[in-house]
Amino acid sequence: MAAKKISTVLSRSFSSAAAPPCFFSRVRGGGGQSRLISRYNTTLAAVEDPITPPVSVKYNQLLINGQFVDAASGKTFPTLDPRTGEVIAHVAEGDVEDVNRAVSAARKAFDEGPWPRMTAYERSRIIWRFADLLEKHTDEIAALETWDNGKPYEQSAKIEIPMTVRIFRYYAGWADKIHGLTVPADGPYHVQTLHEPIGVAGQIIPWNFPMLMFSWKVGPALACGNTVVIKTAEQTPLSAVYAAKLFHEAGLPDGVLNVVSGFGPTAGAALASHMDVDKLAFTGSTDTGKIVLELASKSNLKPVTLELGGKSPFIVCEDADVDQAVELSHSAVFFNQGQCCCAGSRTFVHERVYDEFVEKAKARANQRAVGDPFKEGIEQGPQVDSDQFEKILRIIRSGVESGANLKAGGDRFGTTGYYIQPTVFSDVQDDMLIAKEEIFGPVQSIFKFKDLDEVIQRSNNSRYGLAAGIFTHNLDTANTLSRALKVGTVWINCYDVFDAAIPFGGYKMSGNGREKGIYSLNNYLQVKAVVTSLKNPAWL
Ligand SMILES: NC(=O)c1ccc[n+]([C@@H]2O[C@H](COP(=O)([O-])OP(=O)(O)OC[C@H]3O[C@@H](n4cnc5c(N)ncnc54)[C@H](O)[C@@H]3O)[C@@H](O)[C@H]2O)c1
Repeated sequence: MAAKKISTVLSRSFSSAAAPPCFFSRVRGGGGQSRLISRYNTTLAAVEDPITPPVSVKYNQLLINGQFVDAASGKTFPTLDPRTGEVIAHVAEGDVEDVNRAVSAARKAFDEGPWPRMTAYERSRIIWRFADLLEKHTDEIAALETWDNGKPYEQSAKIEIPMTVRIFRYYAGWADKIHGLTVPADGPYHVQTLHEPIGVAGQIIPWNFPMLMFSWKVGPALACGNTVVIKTAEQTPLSAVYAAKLFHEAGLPDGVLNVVSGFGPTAGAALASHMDVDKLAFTGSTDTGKIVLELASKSNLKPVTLELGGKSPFIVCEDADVDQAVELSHSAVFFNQGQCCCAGSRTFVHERVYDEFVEKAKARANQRAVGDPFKEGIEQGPQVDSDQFEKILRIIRSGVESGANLKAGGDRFGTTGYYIQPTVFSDVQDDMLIAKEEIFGPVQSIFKFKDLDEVIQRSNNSRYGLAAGIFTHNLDTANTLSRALKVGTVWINCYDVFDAAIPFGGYKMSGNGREKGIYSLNNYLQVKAVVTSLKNPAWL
């Protein structure tokens, strides 16, 4: 298939300096929606003529003990371009033996190597130098991310890579501020707590935000003095290995960070069940979360943090400015092709504004700029792979069959690759599959509600509890809802605010533990109590 040069399409380069600090830090002003619509309404770009990505694949091997190596089996697997389904590159396919090699390198680097023995300030400086290098290489990494995943290049380059840099700088700042306490105890004892690294951290990440997930996992683990083996998602192996190479250029000792690409049931399961992995952190589906938890408990009882699925409510109250609510709820569900664990995928709208909201949500979805993610101004690229594409179309069909009102979209977009039309259903009932299943796609489901007690009960009626959005200017309503909702994050008049300092994680089957912020340090530290007997102490 003929590919256009990106330079003919991208009229300006995207500098990380211009990046906003979060996905969506505040509600757009009243004119925001019409500005966006007029900017994008020439699009629905052709997707049959893909743009050549402005990058080539340099690294396609495993990174173990500071060296690029092939898989022990010699096997590779193809990573595919979601715009076309064509092969981008063949990547080393790590499995049990490679995980064993990587864990033993990480073990040695922890037990004998310099990393936990360096001063915390030295560790901090290496992480900081890496963040500088990452920032310098924003364009290449953003292009790899878009090529492998399908997300808009502007989103990769202006939001996600800058956020990744920010996460590493945040944890570089923590490295030399981690310390225990002096604890008063009954009796003649000096009691202190030591906050020690756990050891070898095993980490398994998904494909929806490959670099951000890399930063949420690797940043706190290294800041605390642990060593790491990270398994990337088989759909998106390219960016993490590039970043890990930069980490070594920044001075990271060999064996401290090992990257294994490969599949879940082989490489992922080997990591989760490894006897020499001291801690496991996982992000992905709830079903796989259950598997890795079981593997961890059946092996060495390693502690596990889980960041899993969601079906998050976005609640539009009766006092809402409808234009603003439409815009924010649209971005809450459609951002990243809808492939967000915290997507606001259940839009609850008060009956007083419901009809107007539905018509405007439909219009906004019809205006969404879908097309080649390397094209400027594109809001939505293809879904990550054929499995996700087929699954989403299947769930959309079930929505139609179960009697929800299809207001927009409902089918694939174009004839090539894994693009899906922005889809909106109204009149959705709580017992429909589209209301319960995590769709992980560009599908908005709109529900009508009458009063707060009802919307609280319906919002909480889910096995998930990851996040919620509330749209109101009534302080009492916001306070009532934010305390009643059983979720790990509540965004009030904003959505998807992912500052490095804000903890993120789920209630119920959305997981356990928190990532980002100070809370993530606890995942990677052991607390040791040291009790020393005192002879003739001057005071107790
Ligand atoms: N919470 C999130 O951020 C998130 C991210 C991606 C996918 N999902 C959800 O998961 C669904 C399926 O996506 P998926 O198949 O890529 O997710 P997944 O849970 O299968 O994959 C996530 C990671 O787990 C690994 N994995 C898979 N099986 C494993 C096993 N048996 N042992 C150890 N590791 C294993 C994968 O290789 C990948 O690295 C999506 O439709 C979506 O609902 C959620």
